[in-house]
Amino acid sequence: MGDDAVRVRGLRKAYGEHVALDGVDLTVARGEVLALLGPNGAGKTTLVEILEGHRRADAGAVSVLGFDPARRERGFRERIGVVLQETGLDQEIRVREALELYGAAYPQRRDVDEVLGLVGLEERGEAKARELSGGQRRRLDLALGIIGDPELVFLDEPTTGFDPAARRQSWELIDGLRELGKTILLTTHYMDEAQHLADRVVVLARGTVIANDTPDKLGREATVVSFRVVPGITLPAGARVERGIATFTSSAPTRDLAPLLGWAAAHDVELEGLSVGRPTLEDVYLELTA
Ligand SMILES: Nc1ncnc2c1ncn2[C@@H]1O[C@H](COP(=O)(O)OP(=O)(O)OP(=O)(O)O)[C@@H](O)[C@H]1O
Repeated sequence: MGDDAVRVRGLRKAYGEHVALDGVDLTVARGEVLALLGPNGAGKTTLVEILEGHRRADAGAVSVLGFDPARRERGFRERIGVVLQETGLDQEIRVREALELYGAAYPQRRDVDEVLGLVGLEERGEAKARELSGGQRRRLDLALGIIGDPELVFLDEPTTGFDPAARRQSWELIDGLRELGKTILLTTHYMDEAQHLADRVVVLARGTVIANDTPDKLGREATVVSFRVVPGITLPAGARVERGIATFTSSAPTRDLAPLLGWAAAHDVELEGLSVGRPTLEDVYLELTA
């Protein structure tokens, strides 16, 4: 256990016949920011709800901050923060009041003004929840999730529905939480978000972990080659063609490019738009979950 905030082994959960989690192993070190990715229905919500203590696993070992979350002990609930996409907050409550109210449940709460500053709502303390813009509302949700000074914060799709500027602001906020030493487990559908925020990315598909690595290493194994297709060229096996652009991933790009370049030179053809580069996290993700 020691330095691990989360430790899960052999986790299984079925809804009737449907197996949602099929032997998941997961470790999150203290202070780590982990992004959980996966297509719709992969089991992300089920996994996170088990870690939060909102759902029971059928089998497997789960330890979160040294607790079994299923027991929902007070000492456990006081040390985690959950930021959901929607909180059922009273629309008439004022921002400061909401933070005082939520904070009262925690022995170690942070100072309300400090938290307002942290989420950039220092000017909105006296506003009612219903008077906030969508982005401000999400910042209030984040503030409510951290008012109890939790060690581990769960963030559910923290920037879904945000405009680009609001997303950047949220990223800064989350970076701020990292600097406070918090362990963060976030679910997201945005690859650039995982790339920007996470120390490590875990990809879940059909209830199992299919990748678990740093964002950089996930893309390091392969090279992506693409160019505009010309008549007569023989594409390597596995190449995809979309709107006239051929793309393939290669673990031996020199070997795979040689025949293409040789052919192009012999026929005096320029391969338009030729690019050879590292795959984006999105390329890797699409390939993994295909
Ligand atoms: N309460 C439930 N009863 C029955 N089936 C469920 C229940 N909750 C989830 N499922 C099923 O379990 C699977 C995993 O669902 P889960 O919500 O954990 O996936 P997810 O990765 O969070 O998906 P999304 O990205 O769409 O939120 C899905 O096939 C879903 O239909």
